[in-house]
Amino acid sequence: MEPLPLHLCKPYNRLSSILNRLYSLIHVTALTSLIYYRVSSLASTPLASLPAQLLVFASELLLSLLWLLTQAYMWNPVSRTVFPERLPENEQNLPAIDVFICTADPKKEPPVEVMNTVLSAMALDYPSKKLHVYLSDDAGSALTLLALRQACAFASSWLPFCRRFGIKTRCPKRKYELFKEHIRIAEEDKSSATDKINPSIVEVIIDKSDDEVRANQVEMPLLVYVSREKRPPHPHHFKAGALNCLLRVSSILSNSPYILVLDCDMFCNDPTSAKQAMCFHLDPKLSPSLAFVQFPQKFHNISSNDIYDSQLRTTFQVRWPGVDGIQGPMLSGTCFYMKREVLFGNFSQKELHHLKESFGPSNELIISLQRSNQRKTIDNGNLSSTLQQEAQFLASYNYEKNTLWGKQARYLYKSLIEDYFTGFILHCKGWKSVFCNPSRSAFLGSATSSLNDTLVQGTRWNCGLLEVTFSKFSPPLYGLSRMPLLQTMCYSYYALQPFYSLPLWCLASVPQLCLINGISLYPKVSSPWFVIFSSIFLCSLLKHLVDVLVTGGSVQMWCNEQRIWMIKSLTCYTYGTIDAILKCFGMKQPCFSPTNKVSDDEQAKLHQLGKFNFQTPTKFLAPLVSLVMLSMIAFTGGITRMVISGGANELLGQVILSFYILLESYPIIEGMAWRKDKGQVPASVALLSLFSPPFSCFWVPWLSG
Ligand SMILES: O=c1ccn([C@@H]2O[C@H](COP(=O)(O)OP(=O)(O)O[C@H]3O[C@H](CO)[C@@H](O)[C@H](O)[C@H]3O)[C@@H](O)[C@H]2O)c(=O)[nH]1
Ligand SMILES: [Mn+2]
Repeated sequence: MEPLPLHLCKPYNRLSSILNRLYSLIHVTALTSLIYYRVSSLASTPLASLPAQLLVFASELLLSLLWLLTQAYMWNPVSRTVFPERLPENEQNLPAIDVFICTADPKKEPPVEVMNTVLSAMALDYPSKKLHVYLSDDAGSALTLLALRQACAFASSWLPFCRRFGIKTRCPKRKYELFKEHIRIAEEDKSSATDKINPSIVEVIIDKSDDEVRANQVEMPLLVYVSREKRPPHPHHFKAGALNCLLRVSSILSNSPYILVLDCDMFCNDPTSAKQAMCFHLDPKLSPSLAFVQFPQKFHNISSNDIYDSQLRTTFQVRWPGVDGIQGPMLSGTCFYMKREVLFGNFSQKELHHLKESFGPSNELIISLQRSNQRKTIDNGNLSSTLQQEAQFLASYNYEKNTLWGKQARYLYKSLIEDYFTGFILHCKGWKSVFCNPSRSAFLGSATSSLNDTLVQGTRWNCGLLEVTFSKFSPPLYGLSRMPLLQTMCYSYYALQPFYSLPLWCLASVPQLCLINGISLYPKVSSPWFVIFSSIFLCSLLKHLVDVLVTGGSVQMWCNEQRIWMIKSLTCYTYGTIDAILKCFGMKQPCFSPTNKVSDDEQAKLHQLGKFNFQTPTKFLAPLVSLVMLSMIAFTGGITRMVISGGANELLGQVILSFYILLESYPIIEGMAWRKDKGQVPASVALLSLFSPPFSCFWVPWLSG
């Protein structure tokens, strides 16, 4: 008899699939007729309004293309169930796992939170002998190292406690408070300045404090602190560099066949995630082609009115289940169980000299490639001096020189979003991934809770996306011959996402400037074409609303998502694009400044209240404020024109568009006009905006008569 399956995969609700496809069909037809209208009316367009017409048409084409690409996500969404209880009864038969946790800045990433993640990983429901936790500290901070030692001491009483009581997330209160207090005191003592030059440090952490517990032989996962050597201006490649360093160091210490990667703020909220992931990795049919099991990123600090869409609903609730029905979800940076072999290749036959080209000069590392995975015997926390030296060598700043690390293999460096790029190349090589989204969140992280953090992060992501798009691995071209068409479409959507900035800038200024000057850009209300245009607009809104409601969202969430999409397109998609172009020409250095994981009281309060916090640089605010003011003027001007000279038939489309922008911009208007707290829009920005490009278009002809 066949053994019972470890997991099941079933398509989403049939009916909704059919309705989705039907909708796509109708929408495509409408878009085609829009294009037909635009092309056929270009010939009769007066010369004066031709540039405006062309700009608007180009925007419509780009929006249509992006819409078309998103349809791939709707084609065949699936959901999966796992049965961890069917895994081998003897837990010692489970494969070993290395957990990689990265931290980079003790100021933005408080050590208490990082230790929370470390502890939660050590407490995974998995045999201790098979679990190895590595913390990479890019700041090389003495404080983090100290905190890790404290965490280890705490773990020796915490782990047995968890096991005994089957605890999921709670803590033994008194000891935990004590542990936090210790770290807090240390925080005050030690300056957390991140030194520029870091030596390489590899330290196996063991608990030397509690003899009593050690006498009781508490079994603990291996815990290792790694701080790689950094020598600015030598590039260290940020998180991807840190992960590659952990790959090397871990391969000579534990060399587990599976790796869980976690951001320092992503704690394990369900200790069973490792076993859930093994339901896929140990399935004999799926396993040979499976690269990684991706869990969604979920967050513990989402406020009831999620104004910045920090939960990334569309990504994790719509797109990942969608692409899971094709070749698998994209690598999402954290919360995934990866097979080591996928990154290292299967080299048992190859020549030593070839391996050194790829992996660098370490013999220990090369030997580990052929050895089945065994934890090195570590005598009371002390590595043998040769092993210690080798580990430090592997973490040295120029180890990767003249090797394939980061260039063609392992975590790739070309892009600031190593996850998207690395995952894309894996999918191109034919590997599969699966999306595991259990009802209890397996991991919880901290989401951005201010406009500034959201936009800074968005700028980095979009710059990273375009770094891939502009490279020879550009998804639309490189992917096409290497993966299914639908999968290519999914990757291409992200590759082109930053270009939303172009149509949004255009549609937020050109129709408004034309409206002020009485130039019509849309069909007359009396024309049947008006129905086509307005139904495309309304149906897009309605479809989005339905999608939000179906995934358990609210009307408010729908508004929030619309608004933040516009805000992001006008700011971080735009700046991400500019950054990527500058980098392309070598005019800008890559910079991955970690997202803030702390928020002050005022920020937390605004976030809780669902109020925008406009404390963000002028470069982000000015475009928003000036475009809102432009729409205000255009709307009033348009209404006046319609009333006085009866231009309603020609201008109604543009009036509606301006009105819609104003409606979505209510929080910005409020921030400019009558808010009196720290998060308001500074008056200086509003003033400055009057002289920004969209306004110059308006003032200059007026001033010059
Ligand atoms: O030089 C660096 C910079 C960052 N990090 C770590 O990388 C992780 C992610 O950084 P974060 O500031 O939290 O960025 P986010 O934008 O929130 O991260 C998302 O985007 C990244 C790609 O830009 C992915 O790597 C992450 O997994 C994904 O959660 C954190 O643990 C950092 O400590 C490093 O280890 N070294
Ligand atoms: Mn993060």
